[in-house]
Amino acid sequence: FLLPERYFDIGVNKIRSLKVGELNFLHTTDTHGWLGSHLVQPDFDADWGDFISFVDLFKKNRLTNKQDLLVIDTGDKRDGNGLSDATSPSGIATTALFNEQDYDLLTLGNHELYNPANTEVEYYSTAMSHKFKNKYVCSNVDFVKEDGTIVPFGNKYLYLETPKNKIRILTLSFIFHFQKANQRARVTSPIEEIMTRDWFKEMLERHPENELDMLLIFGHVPITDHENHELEQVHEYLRKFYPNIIIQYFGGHSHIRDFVILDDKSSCLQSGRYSETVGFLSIDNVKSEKPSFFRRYINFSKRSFKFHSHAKSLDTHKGKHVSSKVECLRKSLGLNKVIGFVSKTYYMAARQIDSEENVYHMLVNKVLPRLKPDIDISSVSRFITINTGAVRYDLFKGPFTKDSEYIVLPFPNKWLYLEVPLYLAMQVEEYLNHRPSIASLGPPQSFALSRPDSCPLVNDPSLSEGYVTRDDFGCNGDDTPRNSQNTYKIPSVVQLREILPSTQPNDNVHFIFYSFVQSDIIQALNSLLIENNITDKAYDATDCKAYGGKSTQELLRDYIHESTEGYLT
Ligand SMILES: Nc1ccn([C@@H]2O[C@H](COP(=O)(O)O)[C@@H](O)[C@H]2O)c(=O)n1
Ligand SMILES: [Zn+2]
Ligand SMILES: [Zn+2]
Repeated sequence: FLLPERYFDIGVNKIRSLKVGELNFLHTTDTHGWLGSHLVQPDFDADWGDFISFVDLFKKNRLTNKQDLLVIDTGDKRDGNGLSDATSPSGIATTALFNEQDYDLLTLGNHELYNPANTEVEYYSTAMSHKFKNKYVCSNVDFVKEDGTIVPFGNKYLYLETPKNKIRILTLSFIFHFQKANQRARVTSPIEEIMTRDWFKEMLERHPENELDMLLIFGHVPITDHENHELEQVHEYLRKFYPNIIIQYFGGHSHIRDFVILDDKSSCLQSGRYSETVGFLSIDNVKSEKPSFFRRYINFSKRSFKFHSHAKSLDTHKGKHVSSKVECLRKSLGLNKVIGFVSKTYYMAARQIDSEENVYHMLVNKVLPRLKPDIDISSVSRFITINTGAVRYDLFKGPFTKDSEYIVLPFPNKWLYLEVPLYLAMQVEEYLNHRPSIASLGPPQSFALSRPDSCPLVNDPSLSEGYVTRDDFGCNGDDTPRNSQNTYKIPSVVQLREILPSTQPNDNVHFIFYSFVQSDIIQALNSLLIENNITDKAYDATDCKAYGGKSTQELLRDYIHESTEGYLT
């Protein structure tokens, strides 16, 4: 008699337990400013103070004197929550709170590199800080100082020995080949960095394989990426120099829970997003020919934290102190201020794109029509195109607060427009969504195509609904079992079309888009010109003009406020 997989090792608490090993890791990634918990999602109700308590209690209650633990983060610490984004520069207050966690290893993500102010904060307040300067690793990014001097963004690599088992570890850290970094940072592709730079050759000489027990590669790179394969390239190259020892990876950026086995002595863990997950990995028999790996995705909830740390209460002195600081910050930024009420939940992926409960459907039909530019548009047809990645979270039923604005639409993207003939404008949406689909336009999870072999359907009235993770070890990785939820493919862009009846195919229309996607729009238009046999015309950045008008974040605020005005008084 075979029990369904979902029941294996679930105790009465309906939480799957952890197998603590010789070497253990707790991993966060893509926290995006979510230090104050998910107020309307009980599955993720722990805040940053609770997480700090959890790690301290885990060390105290779960580890013997033969078990080591390393705590790791892999970047993207702003853009997605009011706590980080309602300050100027963004992340200035959350950086100090985030850094209260005693990480052993940490690095940056692309959201630390979009603008100069964020990059300076990351470099001076974290990479160079007293607490982390010997724990911050970033192998393929350099920092450009105010006087133009170029220096490594933290350590290119680090060697460490675990305190209890004296495991000799060499660590490197990479961000994917990010090409939109501001002028204060230089990013090289991971494989180019290690194949061409002298520091890597010196490192190989200083740390030969026979003097190491394992390599630890952590960074802001998706561990599953069917398009760019950056991590696989790095792995193939590293194995040339380190063929016999463990190479363990921790990834990020694509916002999913994921675990990949690369070979007998190499696995990769990725731990979700938005303080929904703490990834756990343990390795036994580290120094042997047959190491074993165990992974678990811990819900960022008080219930899971208490369960796995074997603690009755999460109230450590430091944890409580950080929780109260987070709460003070929330109050001082006015994030609880109610702007309106949302009558039903609008989903990104759990409803079809044309559903009345789909957030993109609502934005295209109710919010984008409200865009009023600084120019006169009374007699011109227009197309407004937004990249679906600009939306970061489902919009939940209930009070709509200042915080909700940042949670759903955090980016202050400006509107640009091009004048293009109607017949060409009509082809862009289809082009961007299908030929070829551009991962950076869609939400982060588009990097990892969903696995074709999905998990068995779960329908248990006592469980809440949510995403069930499938990875290389199967469907039992989530510590908290969930009921299956449908997920639908999200296109790269969605579009509002306002075409006046008098507009002819060759008449110019206003083609409006975010500054963030300018290069993708130009590339699409120029490819379409060639497909349409027009060879004497090409668009470039000088053709793009400022459209003006409110951001989508402001337009959504106005829409929700106006549609619920009566309820607020
Ligand atoms: N100004 C911006 C910046 C980013 N995006 C979207 O976010 C994606 C990257 O997010 P990660 O958390 O995965 O790093 C990017 O690919 C865009 O889809 C945006 O829309 N506007
Ligand atoms: Zn991210
Ligand atoms: Zn990222």
